[in-house]
Amino acid sequence: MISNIETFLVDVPTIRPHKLSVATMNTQTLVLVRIRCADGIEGWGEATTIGGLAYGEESPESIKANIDTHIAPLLAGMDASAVAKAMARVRKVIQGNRFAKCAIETALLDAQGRRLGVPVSELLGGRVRDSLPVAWTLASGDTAKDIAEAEKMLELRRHRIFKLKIGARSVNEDVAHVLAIKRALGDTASVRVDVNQAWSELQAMRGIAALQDGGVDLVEQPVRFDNRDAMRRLARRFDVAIMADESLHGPVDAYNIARTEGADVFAVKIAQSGGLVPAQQVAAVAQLAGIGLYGGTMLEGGIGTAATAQLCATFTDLSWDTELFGPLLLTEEVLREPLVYRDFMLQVPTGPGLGVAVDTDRLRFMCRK
Ligand SMILES: O=C(O)C[C@H]1C=CC(=O)O1
Ligand SMILES: [Mn+2]
Repeated sequence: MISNIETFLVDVPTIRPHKLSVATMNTQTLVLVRIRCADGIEGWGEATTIGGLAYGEESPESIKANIDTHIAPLLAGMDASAVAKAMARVRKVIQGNRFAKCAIETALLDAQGRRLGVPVSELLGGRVRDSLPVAWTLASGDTAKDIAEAEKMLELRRHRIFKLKIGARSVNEDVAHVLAIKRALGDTASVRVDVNQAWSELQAMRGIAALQDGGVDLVEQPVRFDNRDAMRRLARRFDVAIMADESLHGPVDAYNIARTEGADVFAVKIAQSGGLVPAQQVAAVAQLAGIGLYGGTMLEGGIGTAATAQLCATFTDLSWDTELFGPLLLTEEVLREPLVYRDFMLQVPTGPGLGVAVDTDRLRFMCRK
């Protein structure tokens, strides 16, 4: 039985300013959820977003309030081991709030995995891989600093895929910045860009043409999330891969984008999808339509990152890798043992549930009072 649901906000400084077209992050606010069950088992979930309300329509504070006020009372007393039944109730009664739903589903699956002694990947059909290639985002805002950071990551054998955040400056400045980095790194690295919706279709046509010529491998969400026609025209016009991120809010969007050939690659995000199970449906649509898969992040800490890793481990085809580096961007760890990054890969935890243990003493000290 579900006996108690608690939410925590944890403000963690980033290792350096992280500059996106929609926000500059100096801290990240982790939104963590603990579900306690009557059999003594507990599960953890995460609903972290980016930049308050700058990125999505749920803020850390709204997620906490909506779980505490509306979702927790709905689930109290329900059978904790009937995860699908509990989530069906939440999805029927609660509109929107995909991040909140994701944290709840993650915590229930974590608890159920612990109860059955299996990793969450096995509850999702079973893993086909134990490690995942991980991209790093270069977003210091400075070309020379980004090159030095990329070279350090290559030397450490931590990352050889780099995603550059652009869209805040002019198209010409952004293109010059990206191509300088691509030239410096050469063929040792895959260079990709994320525009975070900043371009008009005309700007995108100009920008993408130059980036494609310069050897960039992928362009993420060049135009607004709701300009699906522009995404389709760009995907058709260019050979370079066009990836949908903000325009993908779960399985129905996945279906509609696939049906209209609106992207070459999907950034699969558990929070944006509304949970691990809907994210798996997003991936299934992609695979059926021949769309490539990429394991995306909302720059979560260890819990959300482990959850996405458990899901991505079930993908037979993960041709565009992952960006599950969230914990590495943060100055504080919430796990007792941090996730393991080695040889350009994140090791998918093998223990029951998410396979991670939360450091509750540290959390009590760190969380917003
Ligand atoms: O993809 C996004 O839009 C959000 C996020 C993921 C990596 C990163 O640096 O920012
Ligand atoms: Mn993105």
